[in-house]
Amino acid sequence: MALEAWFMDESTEDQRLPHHRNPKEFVSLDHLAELGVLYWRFNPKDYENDEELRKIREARGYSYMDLLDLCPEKVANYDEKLRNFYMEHIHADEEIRYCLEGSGYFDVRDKDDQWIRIWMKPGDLIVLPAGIYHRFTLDISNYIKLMRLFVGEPVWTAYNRPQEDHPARKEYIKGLTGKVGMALEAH
Ligand SMILES: CSCCC(=O)C(=O)O
Ligand SMILES: [Fe+2]
Repeated sequence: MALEAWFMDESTEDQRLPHHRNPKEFVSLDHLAELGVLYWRFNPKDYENDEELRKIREARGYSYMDLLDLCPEKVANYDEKLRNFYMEHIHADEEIRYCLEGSGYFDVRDKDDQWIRIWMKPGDLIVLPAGIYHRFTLDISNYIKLMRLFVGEPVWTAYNRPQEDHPARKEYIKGLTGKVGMALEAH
């Protein structure tokens, strides 16, 4: 099964539910790539010795790595952290997450400001570009174990929306319009 992503409905029901539209509107990897979201699938059981993962880390300079086991016993201020993860925000750097166990939703805004929900399962690695509005929630399984990667010393600072004047946001928007321009020229 490939990565599943879809446009969300507008309902204010439990954030851990799938929130599909009716009828369902799935989103392709190509669409995600247009937003600058990258995706790989690896063997989550082999993360310590995975040659493919090593190559990506080397090529993209992901020198830093740690594991985040999202359960109340292992995470200080668990409830507050989850609340903050679900506040729409950006970072000055890429957000790189690799799901090793469990599952959860990364929501990203598309060009028209619609929410796209990305369902992360074991083996899925995504890169969210600097400056993209996003948020995270557990799903109804209530558990995920993630690898976090970073270029150099990690900075996890989240800047909550609105951030239209943040340099990373401006760069991101510039890159998006550049891509649209290229797509138009190709026709
Ligand atoms: C649980 S990792 C994803 C949450 C997030 O967006 C972040 O850490 O910045
Ligand atoms: Fe984030």
